[in-house]
Amino acid sequence: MAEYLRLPHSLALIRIRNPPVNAISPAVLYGIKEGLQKAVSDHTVKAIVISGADGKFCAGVDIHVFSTPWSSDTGLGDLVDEMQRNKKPVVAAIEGMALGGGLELALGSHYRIAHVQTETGFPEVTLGILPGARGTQLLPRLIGIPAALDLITSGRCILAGEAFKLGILDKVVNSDPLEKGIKFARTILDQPLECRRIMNKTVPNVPNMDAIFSEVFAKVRKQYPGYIAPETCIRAVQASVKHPYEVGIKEEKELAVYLVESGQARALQYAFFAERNANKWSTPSGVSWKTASVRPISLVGVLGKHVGEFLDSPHLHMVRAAIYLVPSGVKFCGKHIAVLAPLILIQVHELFILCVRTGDGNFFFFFFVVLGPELRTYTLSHSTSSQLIEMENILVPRGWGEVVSTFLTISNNGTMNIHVQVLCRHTVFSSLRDSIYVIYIRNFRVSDLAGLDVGWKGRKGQGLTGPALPPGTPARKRGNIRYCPIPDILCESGRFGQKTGKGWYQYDKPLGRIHKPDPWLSKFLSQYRETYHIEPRVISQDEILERCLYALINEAFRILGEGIAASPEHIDVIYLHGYGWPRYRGGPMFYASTVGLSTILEKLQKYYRQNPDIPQLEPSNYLKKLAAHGNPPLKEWQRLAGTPSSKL
Ligand SMILES: CC/C=C\C=C\CC(=O)SCCNC(=O)CCNC(=O)[C@H](O)C(C)(C)COP(=O)(O)OP(=O)(O)OC[C@H]1O[C@@H](n2cnc3c(N)ncnc32)[C@H](O)[C@@H]1OP(=O)(O)O
Repeated sequence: MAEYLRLPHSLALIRIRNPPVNAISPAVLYGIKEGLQKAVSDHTVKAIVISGADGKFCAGVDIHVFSTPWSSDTGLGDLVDEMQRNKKPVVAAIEGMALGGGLELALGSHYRIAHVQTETGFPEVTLGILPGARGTQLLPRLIGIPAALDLITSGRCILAGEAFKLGILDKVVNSDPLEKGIKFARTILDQPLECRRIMNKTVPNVPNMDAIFSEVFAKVRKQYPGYIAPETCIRAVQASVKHPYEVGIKEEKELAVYLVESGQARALQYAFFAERNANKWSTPSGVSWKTASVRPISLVGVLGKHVGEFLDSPHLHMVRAAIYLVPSGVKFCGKHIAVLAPLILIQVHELFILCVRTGDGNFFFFFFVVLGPELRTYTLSHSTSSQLIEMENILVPRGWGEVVSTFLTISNNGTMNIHVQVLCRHTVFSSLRDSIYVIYIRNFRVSDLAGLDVGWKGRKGQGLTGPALPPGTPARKRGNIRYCPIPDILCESGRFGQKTGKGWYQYDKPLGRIHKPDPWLSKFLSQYRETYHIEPRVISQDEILERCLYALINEAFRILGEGIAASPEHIDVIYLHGYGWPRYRGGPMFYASTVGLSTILEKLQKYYRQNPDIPQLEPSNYLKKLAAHGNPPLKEWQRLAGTPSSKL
């Protein structure tokens, strides 16, 4: 899937063709190699131009192949070297994108000419891998260590202008880069190539090299805790400084194989496709983003503590200018609501509820809009392209709580006692081995921020607490079901969360943001245990993990089984984007597939036997059906367990 064309003026063209993004599959790699050989053996060819069909140079190695044995040795690195060593000049004519392996192909070329709108970069780190086809050895030689480290560890993609300034590109053009590349190739037929071979260059020296590496290690550990790829990328770049090229590429390969085979790479690549899958939602009646029409926003309402400041800020203008795509046929005040997955709450600054009314009178509610450093990324963009809202959109049915809050309420109800234990054992918590726990702790922060009285009001309304509760109801039971009255007691003590300066945590002042564990809570819990004759026990980390997570996963299976969520990927995307589920673990559904469905089923059965009054621990029928098939791949779940009638 790479075409070879003999052009006039002693030129040959190799054109990559693999829609939609000209990704490098084994067939593409073979095609480029074959084209190169033809050009080399044809003595009438004096220079070679390489480009991509349909306005896209190449989006890198086909991510699908990372789950196949081919990924450990794609041969792309050898091809890149072969291109560099080629005696005939190779000119890369780049349009659209040159990403990952695509950029490596460009670096293997002797000259790089790109259209001004081209995006280049090494996004591998976001997929849990590294630019393993010479990228970590060539880029530092070309642009120096600091800039190479920045691009490789961040995965940031840059426009041609910036790439030119950094020295990645030789020329940026406004018109057809293939035409320009061909024209240019005719001018360099007899030029010496030695100085154009990046592999022959030494990495530009800087006096404080060790300090640069130490700083970047510290930066990525802080910025991406738990992720193995960023640090491994740095090690690979370090090899370009420590070793000659031939040794450096061997180290790069070893590190690349280590990452490709890691569970984190599998999870991150799963997340890549899950997001694209979730974006393709459609209702049984055929409504989807494809049927979307543009409707102008007529009104924006913002609820939140510092709305005054917000209204004065230039961002409001941005919101006003936004135009939102609404799939025609979706009734936002009727059967459906579009839930824009609540946003990552890692560094919570403020929560706002943003309500937008479109010209035809429909409303959208943005569950939480987090303002602060994330503002630019997560609020409305005034672009008029189809990428109007930089968020993940998941369609869920309208009802009492959408998927996210249903999950949390249910999984919290089932495990509230255990969560509270975790909260009180902060020192233990911080040493826990898996950052998945963090999402549970974050729940307490989020509840404090949103106000504990909100849930309290809801429970009073449902007659679970307050004046409507029948006299004589045991404090820790509602019917046959275990009830945790702790959140109610907190509210009865005036602890409504951040706004009152006290909730699950204590804060520096009412409305203050600095939180710390409150000894009051530990004391209260000892009294609580005494009052209800609860024998204190040490809960193992495994039990904490299993009871917290498996209850949540169980609920996810129930939601799938009832047709409330369209697919396991939809659920995972909500968790990745809404609750800061560590991306390198793929989401609760993916995590379940890695643990094994029968293991989860067995554990739930065990905990349910021990706690028959916690219905959330009772394995869902959907999980049971699937576990009967062993541990089928996630892609097969819906086929095997049967597709329930959709509630969407
Ligand atoms: C041992 C290791 C050796 C070598 C290592 C090499 C590493 C690599 O090259 S890894 C790949 C690096 N490349 C990337 O990470 C690029 C990923 N893709 C993107 O960032 C975007 O898709 C995009 C190319 C910028 C295009 O974005 P957009 O226009 O918004 O469209 P999308 O919906 O995202 O994508 C369209 C369509 O293309 C599929 N796709 C994109 N990239 C790849 C890819 N590299 N491999 C396979 N498929 C790819 C994407 O899934 C979409 O298809 P769907 O069918 O809709 O899923």
